[in-house]
This record gives sequence, C-alpha cells and structure tokens, in this order.
Amino acid sequence: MGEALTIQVRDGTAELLGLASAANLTGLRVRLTGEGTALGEVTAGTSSRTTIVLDPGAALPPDGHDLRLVDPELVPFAALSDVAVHVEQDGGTTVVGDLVALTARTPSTFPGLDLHGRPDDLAGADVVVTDRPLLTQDIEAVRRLRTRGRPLVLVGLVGDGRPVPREILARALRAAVEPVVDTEGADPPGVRLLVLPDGPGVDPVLVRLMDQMGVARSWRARPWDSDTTSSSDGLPWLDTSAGTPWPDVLADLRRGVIPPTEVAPPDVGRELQRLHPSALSVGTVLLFTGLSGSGKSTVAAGVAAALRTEGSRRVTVLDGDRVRTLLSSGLSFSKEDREVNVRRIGYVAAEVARHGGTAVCAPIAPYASTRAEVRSMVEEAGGRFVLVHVATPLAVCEARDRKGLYARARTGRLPSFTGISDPYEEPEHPDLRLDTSTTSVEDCVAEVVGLLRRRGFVAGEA
Ligand SMILES: Nc1ncnc2c1ncn2[C@@H]1O[C@H](COP(=O)(O)OS(=O)(=O)O)[C@@H](OP(=O)(O)O)[C@H]1O
Ligand SMILES: Nc1ncnc2c1ncn2[C@@H]1O[C@H](COP(=O)(O)OP(=O)(O)O)[C@@H](O)[C@H]1O
Repeated sequence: MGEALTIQVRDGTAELLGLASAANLTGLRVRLTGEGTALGEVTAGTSSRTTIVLDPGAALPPDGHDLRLVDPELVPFAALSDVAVHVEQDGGTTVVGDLVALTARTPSTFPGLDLHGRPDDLAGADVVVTDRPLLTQDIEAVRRLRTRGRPLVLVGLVGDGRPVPREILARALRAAVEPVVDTEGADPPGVRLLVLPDGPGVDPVLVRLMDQMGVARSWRARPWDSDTTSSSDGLPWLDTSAGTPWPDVLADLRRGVIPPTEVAPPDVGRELQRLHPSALSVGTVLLFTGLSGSGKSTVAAGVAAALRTEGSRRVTVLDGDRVRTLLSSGLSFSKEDREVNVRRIGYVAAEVARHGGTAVCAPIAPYASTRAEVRSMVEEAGGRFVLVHVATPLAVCEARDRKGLYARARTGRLPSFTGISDPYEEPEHPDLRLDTSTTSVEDCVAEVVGLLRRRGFVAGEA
C-alpha cells in the first residue's frame, strides 16, 4: 500500500497533490461531480490510502462504505473502500479510504507514464526532454547530436502548467521525429516518443527515472519564454542556432500566417496553428440579450445575414423562439427554466465555437449569472464571447407589442413577464449596447459587424 495522497476538488476537477510522495499513483486524474461520483482515469493498478477533499455541498458517501469512481461512460474504474468522512471547519469535506484501481490498465514499469514508447526505451538512449513542439532549428540540433546506432527518445511533458495540450504535443513531436528518422536511413525503432503527464514533482521523478534507466546523454529544449542559462533540473539546453525569434512566429500565427519550413516542418506548423489559432479561426459566440420586443431577433438576423454575405465565418443562429420550440420545448418562464433554457443555448453555442463557427443567440437571458455561465462555457471551449445588450426602453418594447404579450402581462393574464412582473438584470459591462428606438436596424447591424471586425473576428478593414 502506498503513502497517502490528497486529491483536492475545485470546480468539479480534482487536482492530485503530493505526487512525488505517491509515485505509485503518478498520473492519477480524478474528477468528482457534485453527487460524489467521479470522472477520470487512474493509470496505476495499485492501491493506496487516499484522501479526497469534496466540494462543499457534494453528497457524502456513507461512512464505512465504498465510493466508486467512474469514467465518463460511468464505468467504475476505481473504488475508495473503507471510507471515513470528515467534515472540516470551513465546511469542506474530506473522504479518506483505500483507493483501489478496478480496471486493468496497461501495466507500466513506471506508473503514470502515458506511453507511446516505454520507460525501458530510455536505457542507453540519447534523450531530449521538451514541453513544446520542436521547430526546424531544434530538429537540426537533434540531427547533429544523433549518434548512429544509439536510440533517441523524445520525452514530451504535458499537463497543467505546461504550455501545450497533450494531443498537440504528441502529434507535433511525432511529426518532428519523422525528418530525423528519414535522413538517418530509417531506423524507426531507435526513435521513441514518451509523453509524460505533469504534476508537482514530475521533473525530479523524470530525472530519477532517467538515472535509473541509464540514459546515455540528455538535453532539454529551451522553453519559448526562457532566456535563462541553465534548466531547473540541470539538463543542458538543446543547442540551437538563432532562428526566427518565437515572438515573431507567434505574431505570424495570430495573423493566420503558416510558418515557413525554415521555422517548422509543415506538420509541426499545422500543430502550431492549432495551438495559436488566428482570431479568424477562433469560434465566436454573440449573445444578444434584452427585453421582449427590444429587437434582438431582428438585429441578430441582420448580423447573421451580413456575416454570411461577407463569407469568412460559418454562422448558426439560435433564436429564442426556435430554441423554445426545439431545444427547450416544455420549459416554462420560471427562473429555473429560464436558466436551463439559456444554459442549453450556451452549451450548443459553445460547441459551435469549439469547431470554429459563429453562433448568434438571441434569448432574453435576464440573469447576469446565467450569462456569465454561458461566457465560461464558450471560453472553456476555446471560443470568444461577445455580449450585446439590446437596451431598447421598456416603453418602446411595450408600444411595439408585436405579439400582444405586454397587454396580456399588464392585465395579469400572462404572469412572470420580463420587465413587467419578472426581473431583467441589465448587463453592467456589455461589449456593445444598442438602443433600437434611436438607431435603425441597418446601423445596429453595422455597429455589431464593426465591433467584430475591430476584434479580428471577421475579415475586412475595421
Ligand atoms: N413570461 C414571459 N416572459 C418573457 N417572455 C415570454 C414570456 N412568455 C412568453 N414569452 C415569449 O418568449 C420569448 C422569450 O423566450 P426566451 O427563451 O428568449 O426567454 S428566456 O431567455 O428564457 O428568459 C419572448 O420572445 P421575444 O419577444 O423574442 O423575446 C416572448 O415572446
Ligand atoms: N432599429 C430596430 N432594430 C430592431 N428592431 C426594430 C428596430 N426598429 C423597429 N424594430 C421592430 O421592433 C421589433 C423587434 O422585434 P424582435 O426583433 O422580435 O425583438 P425581440 O427578439 O427582442 O423580441 C420588430 O417588429 C422590428 O421590426
């Protein structure tokens, strides 16, 4: 049984603390939901006395019972048995138990390594450690230091606090390995790629592992943002000649310019583009919020038409009425149901943004907190969020009363009507505020499109 380790839950995501003291569970990732179930993966087939700190408000597992940890498909992958629950002074809850992995995972001589190769590959190898893609000049350096007949291992570090997501780094390093292999006259078994998760203590663990495995020589690729002379773990920097400075490459990427092959091989360049997409390829969500009759649908439709005509973005419109009949049929206008409705819109819009599209949404969205939730969902999906407050005065909306709803609300026949008998929380800091009682439809649309241009979200002169 291993030493105790602590898993702390923040915003539903558990962070593994004390990694080095619990090396047999290196790489454990647990996500807990509010119900006390967990999502995630455990890579080590081991058991350990484990402490889990639950979010305040999470349902408690009963004392002395097992707590099952389940993966995203709800398949149990580990159990916390013999559970003892402690409620802390600050209201947080600590659950202590024996963590046992239930599912058989690929056995590894060094648990926690996410292996494209194996730790044994380090034996007698030349090793390059990096947490970023290798550029052309790095690949040249690797080629120069390559010793014929000796294996080369690239170790990629990924995880929280590292600059590059795992899939991108894995693909970029695989792409970087290929040119080295090609010119060496094809000895692919000699070039290996390990991708290690990060965590407190991974660097010393890695250095220890390399020692244990008896690597021949090792280097570290200099981080993009570092001009320090030596690396924190004492590995020498990979010696590269001065190439295009990284800030210049970054500036090009932000403008949508693919790096030339002197900077990065094409496959690596593609990964760099994924890492630093241009503003034009980043998904965008436009949320129009305002009272019924304020002009949200009309302006949103105009903006969608203008974007489609301009052609640089693909547009999805999530209009209030259509959402209410399709996505949210059956929902009422209670506070809870309005929140669910707007959250659903946010979820779909965030998925559109995740894939680089533009979602134009036009619900009333009366609550500031729900609008903030939508913003978070969009930003977590890697998209940009733009809030437009259609701030037409209530009196004007009411005078328009296209659907006769205000009249019914005034006479009490339609309860909980926004602006009359139900709240509307005005956005304090919208990206744009429009008043359709003083600005024409065309000018409103032009203002929104102009804002998107200035921010680089659509092509054309600002
Ligand atoms: N009680 C009450 N309050 C406000 N609005 C009402 C209500 N009952 C029906 N309607 C009609 O529903 C439209 C608003 O739906 P939304 O989905 O945009 O509202 S919310 O964001 O969930 O609050 C709104 O359409 P728009 O005029 O397009 O805003 C109204 O026509
Ligand atoms: N400048 C303007 N912008 C938008 N709508 C306007 C404007 N001037 C008048 N209107 C009218 O106001 C009404 C707004 O209705 P709608 O767009 O459905 O609002 P909402 O979606 O906010 O309920 C429409 O009848 C529209 O023609």
